Amino acid sequence: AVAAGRCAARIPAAGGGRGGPRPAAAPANCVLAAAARPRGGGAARGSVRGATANSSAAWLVQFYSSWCGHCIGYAPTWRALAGDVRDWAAAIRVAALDCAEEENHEVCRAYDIHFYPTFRYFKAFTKDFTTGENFKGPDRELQTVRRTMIDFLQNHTDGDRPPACPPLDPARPSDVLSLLDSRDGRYVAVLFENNSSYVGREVILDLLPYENIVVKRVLNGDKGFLEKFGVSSIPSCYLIYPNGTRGLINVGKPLRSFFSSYLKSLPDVRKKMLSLPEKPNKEENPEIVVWREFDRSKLYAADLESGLHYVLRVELAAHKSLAGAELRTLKDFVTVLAKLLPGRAPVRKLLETLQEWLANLPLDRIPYNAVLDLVNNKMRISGIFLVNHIKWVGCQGSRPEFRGYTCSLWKLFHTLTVEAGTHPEALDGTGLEADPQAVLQTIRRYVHTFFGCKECSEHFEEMAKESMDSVKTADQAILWLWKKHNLVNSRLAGHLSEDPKFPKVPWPTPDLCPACHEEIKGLHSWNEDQVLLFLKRHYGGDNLVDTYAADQGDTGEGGGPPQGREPERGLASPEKPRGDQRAESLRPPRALPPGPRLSDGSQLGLDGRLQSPSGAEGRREVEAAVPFLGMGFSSLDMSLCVVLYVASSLFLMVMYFFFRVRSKRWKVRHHRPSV
Ligand SMILES: Cc1cc2nc3c(=O)[nH]c(=O)nc-3n(C[C@H](O)[C@H](O)[C@H](O)COP(=O)(O)OP(=O)(O)OC[C@H]3O[C@@H](n4cnc5c(N)ncnc54)[C@H](O)[C@@H]3O)c2cc1C
Repeated sequence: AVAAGRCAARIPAAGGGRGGPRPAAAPANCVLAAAARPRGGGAARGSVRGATANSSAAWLVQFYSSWCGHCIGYAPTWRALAGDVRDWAAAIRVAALDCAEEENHEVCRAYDIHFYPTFRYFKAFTKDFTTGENFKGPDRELQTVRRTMIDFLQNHTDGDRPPACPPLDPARPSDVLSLLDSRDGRYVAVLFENNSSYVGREVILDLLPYENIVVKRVLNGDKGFLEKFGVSSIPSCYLIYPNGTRGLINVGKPLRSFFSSYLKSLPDVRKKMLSLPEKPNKEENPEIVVWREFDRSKLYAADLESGLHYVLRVELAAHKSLAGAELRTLKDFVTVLAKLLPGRAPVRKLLETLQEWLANLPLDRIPYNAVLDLVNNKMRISGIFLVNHIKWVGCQGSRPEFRGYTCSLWKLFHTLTVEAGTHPEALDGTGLEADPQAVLQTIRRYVHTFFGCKECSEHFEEMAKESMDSVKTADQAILWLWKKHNLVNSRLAGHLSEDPKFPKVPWPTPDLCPACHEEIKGLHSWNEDQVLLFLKRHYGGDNLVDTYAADQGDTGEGGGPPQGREPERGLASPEKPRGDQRAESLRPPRALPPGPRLSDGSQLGLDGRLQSPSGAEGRREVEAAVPFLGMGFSSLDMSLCVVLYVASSLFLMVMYFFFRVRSKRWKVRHHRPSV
């Protein structure tokens, strides 16, 4: 972090989140303390809002993700930009927010961030909530971004322009001539340049925090005017000293940095004291990363579940509502997951419930909150559960910005293709059973539609277009994904996002699968039959271990161990292979005991609301229906029922005794012998 007073800021995370991807790749270089350090996801939104709302400076915010290789690759450029424009802070500031941090999920959702990195501009003095203006430049090179920052500043109206930002438009020749005679004790620098040049504006902004100097720019339209100042080439800088002497300055090269540094080093030109936010105490957000020992030859349920959590609660949740192709993609992806993903029974039951619900949805648009309610098990259906935080094991990186989500996504995808190859009957009745490409095509559509790394999805789509059609069997699908993953590995070898502890090499490495590797005439070649066998073993349910997953689910909404969860599953010993458990929990889903259905009432409550009206009104009703899902009985409700039950029993007993005593007295009174 860089000292306060610089203009780049990392929007603070809300509270000290643990376990999620961490922002060590934070491309920005200082922490903004102006925004209160919030607690809870909602407050994180407050931090972006708090920073940008009614701010006297404009903002450029990069919403990035610490698992996104392109963001990691871009981090040095962003850091350089932050340093390069730090003197512009009073007019425009740069900041970054890591959407992979759990505590920022909600804010990124509120700001409608679907892909990383996303750049948004926020004008100064914005009052109402705004998601900002997108910057989708043709390139994101430092110079391009710097220039768009200037364009953005010039887009302000006079009324909302940052007060510290001097006029960036060119001065009129008459105004410049009048400057020649002014004596206000300051230097006046006049930059002559052409219409398309940004040098003048950059120098004006560079000198923003300096006192005793004013910088103006003027265009080279009138030749006679230029001659008056002796300007023979542009850009040139004419300097009027406080004592009235003046002339063109001689800098080594007519570049922004030369002009700026010359002017900053003039006698009596000093930096003003800027009251920018204090640097917060590092102790406030300690990042404790605990390394979990793991075996590279195993597949960890914790990785698959954490990846699934991210898919369902973060990546998909970036879409407020889903319709058309997006909704179809979600339905097919959930179907494939529900039918094929091995793992702990509560997770599979959750997926089955979700799949069933989505399959029966009559609407062509749904608010994603409805899906979230089910994923979070707001209805308290017994036996369904998905961990609501991230815990990487086989996908841990040696530094927090490495690996994580994308690693788990690959593992999920490979597991799905392998399971489709080894349990083809699992897809029976879904409409996907007859097509050997079905799982691959579903993965392709997920990546294309929802994967937050846009560049990754474009590369993947290119590979799919090129050869996915050649896949004719389920085994070929397994091998297709393996080959393409290796292509990605070789493309990324040596990239900034490569974890040195997990180098990108052709996989499986000889130590994992010696039989997969051969040499033909001295050249390495793959034995694809062996590779296929290896993949089926490696990504098969028998290789899935619960280590580190066993303690998941002890916190949060819908996170408590579900009532129907088998105790032996939760207590699985470390590294215990799932072979025997699979016999029960990993058998093809069709053979499972009927999954927990939404109780008829709640099914009706949900579907009934989603069925009836259509169009905007229908959607409104659906939105309104969402809280209904949260009306499951909580433990408080249950306690109240018990208290009422006991109270009414007591009341009945009291009434009973009261009338008994009365009737006895009555009998005694009427049978008393008269004297
Ligand atoms: C669909 C997709 C496309 C991507 N495209 C890009 C991109 O264009 N640019 C970019 O920067 N990043 C991209 N990524 C991310 C990148 O591939 C890695 O996921 C990331 O760099 C983390 O790497 P990792 O070391 O965890 O290993 P990963 O490549 O994520 O692999 C995860 C695990 O899978 C196993 N594995 C490795 N290779 C194979 C294989 N060939 N077959 C089966 N299993 C294997 C290993 O156990 C490995 O640890 C993409 C990710 C996905 C899911």
